[in-house]
Order: sequence, then structure tokens, then C-alpha cells
Amino acid sequence: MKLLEGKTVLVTGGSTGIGRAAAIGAALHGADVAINYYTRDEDAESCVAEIEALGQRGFALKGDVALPATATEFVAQALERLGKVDVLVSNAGICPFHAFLDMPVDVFERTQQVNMHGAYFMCQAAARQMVEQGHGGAIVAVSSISALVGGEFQTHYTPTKAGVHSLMQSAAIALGRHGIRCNSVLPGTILTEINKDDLADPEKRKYMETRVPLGRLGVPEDLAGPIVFLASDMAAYVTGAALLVDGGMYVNLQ
Ligand SMILES: NC(=O)C1=CN([C@@H]2O[C@H](COP(=O)(O)OP(=O)(O)OC[C@H]3O[C@@H](n4cnc5c(N)ncnc54)[C@H](O)[C@@H]3O)[C@@H](O)[C@H]2O)C=CC1
Ligand SMILES: C[C@H](O)[C@@H]1OC(=O)[C@H](O)[C@@H]1O
Repeated sequence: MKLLEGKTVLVTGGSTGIGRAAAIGAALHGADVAINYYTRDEDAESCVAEIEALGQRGFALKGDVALPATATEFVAQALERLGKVDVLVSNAGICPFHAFLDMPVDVFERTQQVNMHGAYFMCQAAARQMVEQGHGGAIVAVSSISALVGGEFQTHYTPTKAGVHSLMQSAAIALGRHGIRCNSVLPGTILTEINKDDLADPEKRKYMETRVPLGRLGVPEDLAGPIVFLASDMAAYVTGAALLVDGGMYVNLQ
């Protein structure tokens, strides 16, 4: 069964990793898909090629989510090229691992701007369009297990993920009357570009694997099903919710 037949889905940071898996997952479920991305044109082009190979329409638009204008332009282009906006997957994010005591101000500020401001502007722009269309919609934000637990080298990052989680809760209230549902997924440790260097240390990787009751780290495709589900009408009465997708890592105390 295709869960997103006839829908138009927008994905930020859709060229690699979790965003790409969500974009392809949405296309597999019958959606036309627009992706935003920031670097590496070839990754974005190959993602669009995969979407089109599945028989769906797709396009990629380069832009920095930290800037409000990127959000308005992304939504405007989606409207012009795909006709409407039904779903936003707010996924773009960075995690430049760094110690707390000597955190450079620019690394701290950029992490807030991309992860938190970016999610806010994108969700607001998509929601404005959904309200204008008048037939509801769904927003799925990629938060993190890090919204709930800390990380020594993520003191600038974890508050942004708690912020995204909180944004979905408040937006669910603000947008419920318009039939727009807002939920978040909370991935555990998923093997992507964002943690390639951090997990290059075999000891660290082994340790992270042992934390997961299901016995392995995640792959981007592990997020596709939960994101498609929350975006779809199967989740018609789900809003303000947060879904851990972590192989059980969060509950693994001992
Ligand atoms: N990989 C993991 O273990 C986890 C990742 N996440 C979150 O998942 C999201 C996606 O990350 P991954 O797929 O893991 O890594 P990734 O590095 O493969 O993907 C990040 C995506 O965001 C885009 N991006 C980065 N800065 C941007 C900007 N300023 N404007 C527009 N796009 C920008 C990149 O181009 C890329 O497409 C992030 O929000 C991250 O915080 C959450 C929990 C765990
Ligand atoms: C980038 C990290 O590996 C990843 O980011 C998160 O949000 C997870 O908590 C992991 O630490």
C-alpha cells in the first residue's frame, strides 16, 4: 500500500543521509518530492534522479536553511513546480563535535542557526502555505535522542534538538485548528556523514553499538518508515508526538 499517493513532500537536507532516505521513501510511497540541500550538487542531482526513476516528480533547490529567505523560496518553488505543499520533513542539521570549555562562538552560533532557526523558518513557511491551501498537512521534524540525553562534545547541539522537539509540540497546538499535524522523530545513532569522523574511532563505534539492544547502529533507511508513517493519513490522529527510532538505545540503562 502506498501511503503518500498524490502528496507533495518537501525535505530539507535531502541530498544525503536521513533526509535522502526520507525523500526516496516518500517517492516510493507515491509522493512528488522537493529537496533542499546546501553542498555537493551531485548528491542532490542523484537523489532527484532516484525520485524520478520511481515515476515521481522531483527537484532540488540549493540554499542555507539558516536564512529565512531560503524557506520562502523553497516553498514558492515547490508550489510553482509541484503545485502544492502537503508535507514538510524538516531534517537539515549539523553536529560539529567540540568540547564545551573552549567552544568557539562561531561554531555555537552556526549550530543554533542551522538546526534551530532553520527548522523554525522552514516549518513556518510550509505551514503558511498549508493554511493558505486550506486542506491541512503534516510536518515531521528530525530531532534526536539527543533531545532527551546529553553528549560531552555536543553541548551546542543537544539544545537545538530539544528545541526542535519543543517546536513540534508548540506548532502542533498552533496549527491543529488548521488540520496540520506536527510530530518529531528522535533518531539514535545512525551511520551518516554527520558522524563519520566521530565513529571512525573503532573503540567509540564498538561502544555505541553495545549501547543498542537491537545490536547494531542505525542506517538512514531505518528512518524512512517512521517518517512516511507520521506524514501519512495512517497517523491522522497523531500530533505533538515524538517517536524514538534508536534500536532501544534510550531505554538501555543496564
Ligand atoms: N546521524 C545521526 O546519528 C543522527 C542525526 N540526526 C539528525 O538528522 C538530520 C540529518 O543528518 P544526517 O542525515 O545524519 O547527516 P548528513 O550530514 O548526511 O545530512 C545533513 C543534511 O543537511 C544538509 N545541511 C547541512 N547544513 C545545511 C544548511 N545550512 N542548509 C541546508 N541544508 C543543510 C546537508 O546538505 C545534508 O543534506 C540532522 O538534523 C541531524 O541532527 C539526529 C539524530 C541522530
Ligand atoms: C551526530 C551524532 O552521531 C548523533 O547525533 C545525534 O543527534 C545522536 O544523538 C548522535 O549522537
